[in-house]
Amino acid sequence: MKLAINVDHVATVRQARKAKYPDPVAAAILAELGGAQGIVVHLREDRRHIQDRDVEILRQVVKTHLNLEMAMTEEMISIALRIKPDRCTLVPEKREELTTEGGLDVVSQEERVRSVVERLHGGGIEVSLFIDPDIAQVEAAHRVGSDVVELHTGIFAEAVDPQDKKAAFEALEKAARYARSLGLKVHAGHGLDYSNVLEVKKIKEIEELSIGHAVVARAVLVGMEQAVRDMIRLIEGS
Ligand SMILES: CC(=O)[C@@H](O)[C@H](O)COP(=O)(O)O
Ligand SMILES: NCC(=O)COP(=O)(O)O
Repeated sequence: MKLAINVDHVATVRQARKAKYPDPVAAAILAELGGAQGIVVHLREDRRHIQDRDVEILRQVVKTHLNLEMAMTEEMISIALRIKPDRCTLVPEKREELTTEGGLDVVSQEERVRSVVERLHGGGIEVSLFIDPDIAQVEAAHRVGSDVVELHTGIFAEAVDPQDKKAAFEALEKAARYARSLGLKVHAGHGLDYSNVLEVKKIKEIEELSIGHAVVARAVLVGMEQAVRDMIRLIEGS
């Protein structure tokens, strides 16, 4: 199972002060050095974290593969066709949400999704659809010609009640198996952390996980000691 790292929230820290650091590009390079097999960014319409400049530079420096998550807007399609990430993941987007709240509803807008998939394919870009683990959505993703489905693990990750957790896990398993049987590549992500990933990794059909927030949050802490030592060295040095 491959791991792709989403560096959105490195940019969240930068944008909190509209500063130049920390740079998600530097984080992506370090993530690759740490073994990440892909880099993910979500260029949101409101540009709350990742900026256009980040995607442009990432395109040049990422050595593994660059996955651009985006809404199906004309603006985003033209950015994708110009920058040409290795993969575009189409996601639903709401301005007021804290993070993505659910999968893309492919069933209700099949024609539109098909046309966006075709345009991105025309630019030589692999396409992934971020969908709920739902059989009807998997079928629709297959019908519109997607290469990959990324199964939304958020419901599973957030479930507290053991019965809900079990049901959410079974839905992921079933959707993953079905998608694989249709010839789709199966990825998964959202809300995965250092604990719940141990369950998700049991689903053998999943080829790649996208994890962001938990890894960036941990990096802030495990990297803190070194950051303070570096500052002390500067203060104490002559
Ligand atoms: C599609 C998905 O599950 C996430 O990558 C999400 O799009 C991340 O968005 P934020 O980083 O803004 O929470
Ligand atoms: N597509 C999921 C992703 O890129 C990362 O989601 P999260 O780990 O930040 O919740």
